[in-house]
Amino acid sequence: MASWKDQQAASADAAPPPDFFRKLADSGSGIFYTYWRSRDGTAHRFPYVSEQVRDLFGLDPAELQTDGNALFALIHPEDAQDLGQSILDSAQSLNPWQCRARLRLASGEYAWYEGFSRPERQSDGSLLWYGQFHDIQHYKELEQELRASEAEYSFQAGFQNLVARLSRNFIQPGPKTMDDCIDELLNDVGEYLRADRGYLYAFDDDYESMTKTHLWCRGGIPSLVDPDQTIYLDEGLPWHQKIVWMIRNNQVVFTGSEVERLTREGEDASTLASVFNVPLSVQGRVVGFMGLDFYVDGSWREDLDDLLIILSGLLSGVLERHLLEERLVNQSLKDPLTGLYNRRYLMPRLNEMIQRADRYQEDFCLAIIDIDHFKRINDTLGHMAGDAVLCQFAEILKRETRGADIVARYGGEEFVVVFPDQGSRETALAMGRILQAVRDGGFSFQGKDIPLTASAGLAAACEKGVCEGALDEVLGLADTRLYQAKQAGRNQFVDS
Ligand SMILES: Nc1nc2c(ncn2[C@@H]2O[C@H](COP(=O)(O)OP(=O)(O)OP(=O)(O)O)[C@@H](O)[C@H]2O)c(=O)[nH]1
Repeated sequence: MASWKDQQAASADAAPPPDFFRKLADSGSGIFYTYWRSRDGTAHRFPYVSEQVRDLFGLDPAELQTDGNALFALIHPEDAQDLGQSILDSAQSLNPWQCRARLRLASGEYAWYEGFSRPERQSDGSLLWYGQFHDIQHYKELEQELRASEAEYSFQAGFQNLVARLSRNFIQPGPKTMDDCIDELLNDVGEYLRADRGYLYAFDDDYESMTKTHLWCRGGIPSLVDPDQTIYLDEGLPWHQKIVWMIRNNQVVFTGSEVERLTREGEDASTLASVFNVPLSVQGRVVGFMGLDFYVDGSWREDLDDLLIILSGLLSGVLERHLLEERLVNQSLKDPLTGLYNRRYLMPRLNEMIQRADRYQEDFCLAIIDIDHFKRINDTLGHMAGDAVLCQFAEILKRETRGADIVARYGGEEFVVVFPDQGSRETALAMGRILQAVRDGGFSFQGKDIPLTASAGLAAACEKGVCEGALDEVLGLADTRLYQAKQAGRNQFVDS
């Protein structure tokens, strides 16, 4: 007689009871189904679908047996077309069907599902698919996280590359000027951070005004319109208040659309969504700021503040070095009393110009100007008065000459003005104006008026022909004429 144990084993090996597969299908996590579609595709239903559709989607399997629409109505609108197409493809090719789509759960939320089934053509031409679909939301979330972290990694790596490239640019600018490098920085940073506009403003020493020095705009975005490029910081305006706060705290300022609309010169406030202002400081003092404008709200990254601090550190360092270099150059090439160029700057420039005159026939004129009876001022009013007069005289020379002219202090009370691309006639006119300005100069020291005149000798580079030692000859000629002007009674100039 068979033992109880043998009986158990025998019953387990026996053929499964009739509802075995139904029970199996209804207890798994996936949803098993058969899907029928009429030959002409106008009718469809689920002859069998496991019980889970009731809890998961709030659908009655019995209803789906007569009409499949209720299940199709749960497909996310963005996925419906692809899913429909995949069924048609499978129907035509009789290849297995596979698709991913979002389905609306009974809770109202959507979750990702993946389905897989095999089609079978029926004798009447209709089709029957056997398959299952299951929840892949978890994998989708992992996939999204992975994609996001890959995107983040590539953004960070790109940002590091950008900073490295910009730093290299500033360290080895090649033929580019500092301004070119800053323009490039605004363009690259604006593009990278998807800003619409980037700009730099520099403050005056008293923080009363700020001047726009550089501007980049994405295509189609209008420029910032500041009359004369300079804005006076009137604390009444919301944007200005923010700038003042930035100066005081040396921190990034963010202005979003949630605050009162920016009142900014030339700006259509309704289009601007957010603005970041990043202070630039040299030796601990805020000297200006970099601004980034975004036209679409929230189109910036959450950590933009931190990224901008890195860029401001880069720019601040560059500006600091540039100012230091400029100061060193000024110290070695400029006269400390008057701020004019000194001989060390003037002579090589004149040599270059003589060579260009030789090669390209670019003529130029120069004048040596000497204050008349300057010694008397020192002797009667003291050396300090003499210094003050020299400074006021230098101001007149700068004011009465063009930006392209070179104004230098040649010696004690002797000055040289070089007029590039200018003939003798225009130079004589210019010198007439300068000497008149000296006469009208209103020189004074400690409230005492000091009447002043000056004499000058003019010479043109082409007068002596351009040969070896021509510069000495041109200067010698101007000096001789200066002497002649002095001899003729001073307060005049002598030219060719
Ligand atoms: N205060 C002051 N005086 C200077 C400076 N450099 C040169 N001098 C003086 O400038 C005076 C030049 O005098 P002179 O060369 O005799 O010529 P002048 O008195 O201008 O007479 P003329 O040129 O003949 O009209 C000298 O007394 C110098 O000491 C300076 O930097 N400051």
